[in-house]
Amino acid sequence: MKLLLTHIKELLQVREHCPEKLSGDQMKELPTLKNAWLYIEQGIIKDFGKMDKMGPHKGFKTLDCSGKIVLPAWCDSHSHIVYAGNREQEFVDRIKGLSYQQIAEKGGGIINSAKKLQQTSEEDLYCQSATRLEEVMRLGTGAVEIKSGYGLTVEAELKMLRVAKRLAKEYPIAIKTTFLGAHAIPPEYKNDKSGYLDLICEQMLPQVAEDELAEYVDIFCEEGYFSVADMERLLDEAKKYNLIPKVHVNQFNSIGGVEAAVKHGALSVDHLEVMTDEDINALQNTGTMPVALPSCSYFLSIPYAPGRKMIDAGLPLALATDYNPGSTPSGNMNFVVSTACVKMRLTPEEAINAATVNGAYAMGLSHTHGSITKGKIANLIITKEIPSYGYLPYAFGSNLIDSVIINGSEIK
Ligand SMILES: N=CN[C@@H](CCC(=O)O)C(=O)O
Ligand SMILES: [Zn+2]
Repeated sequence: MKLLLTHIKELLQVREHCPEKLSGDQMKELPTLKNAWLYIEQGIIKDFGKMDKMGPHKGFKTLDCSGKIVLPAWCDSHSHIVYAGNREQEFVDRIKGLSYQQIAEKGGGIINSAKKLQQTSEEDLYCQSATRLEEVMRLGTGAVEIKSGYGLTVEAELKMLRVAKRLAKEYPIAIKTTFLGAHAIPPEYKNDKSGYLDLICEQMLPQVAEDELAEYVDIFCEEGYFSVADMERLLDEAKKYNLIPKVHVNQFNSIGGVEAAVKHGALSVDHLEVMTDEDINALQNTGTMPVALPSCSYFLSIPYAPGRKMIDAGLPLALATDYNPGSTPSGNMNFVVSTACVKMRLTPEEAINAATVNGAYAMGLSHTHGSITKGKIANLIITKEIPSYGYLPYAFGSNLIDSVIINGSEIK
């Protein structure tokens, strides 16, 4: 299949050689080509250039992109798309005054989702999750990481990961899977957290590895959930199976999780709503990508990760959705990009870099995704006719996407 996009008003994130990640001042630069063409063959970006230098392309399917902006599809490096049912009652409880933590203490929260998921058949779970995946693809996401963590039993955790793997097989979008058995302490282990960690380390991890269900390992390192010591134990064990850490840290409290994650070679540390100067320092000159989840802050009315401060300190930053039934029932990366500008004071250039190049890095997809580079997968967003790329985060409530191309084909 050969596809030629012509008369593109502006082609964004054009990089001959794309750095694997962008840090500090590098994030200010968003390289673009105006009045451009782009040629796709067999799902790969083959070539691109300015319209005045376009050679003959006879016999190609052509899409006229006059007035439209084209950019790499979003890379959403943190999601919990595989879940069962919803938690709108907890949303109402929060409106009435209960906090996210108080709801969790009453047996709601993650435990509530785990109960639902355990009672849901694998087929039903697949169908519910597929609907969400199709939705986010239409919203411009071309690569997504999916976590387990709503199973909390050996069987239910494996079921979640099998569903994520099946999604990866059935859909053209790139999917990376993460084992998050240490998401919450199940009620059966209420007074025996170390017993639950034994179960994770002795039964879940070996099975996840044997069935090749995940590449990454995650833990919710937070007061009331898992401590830094728990995290160190899990990550040490996971290393034996070559699972790379991508961890939930600093959502409500800074308890030393960032430094410990960096020490264990984490690919990313995610949430970061509460960051001390020590946490920021711990990330300097490391391979660990800080990932902010602004729609979680929006939905829970909690602080936003100090993205401006982190970038000004020279760090890289990625943006992701955190799509899940409790803290972020939205997988809309367009909203994430806009909210990062509005609430975290990222410029449009920084936010787009964070949601493409750096998002790809945070799920190990730097070489294939996140930029308009020859040889990368042709995952693209074609916008409606808009005045400039700054209009994308500006007009935050409008659907500005005309079409989405994944692996070189337009998705419906
Ligand atoms: N904070 C931990 N885990 C999820 C939310 C889980 C839930 O409330 O269901 C998150 O990343 O926000
Ligand atoms: Zn999460």
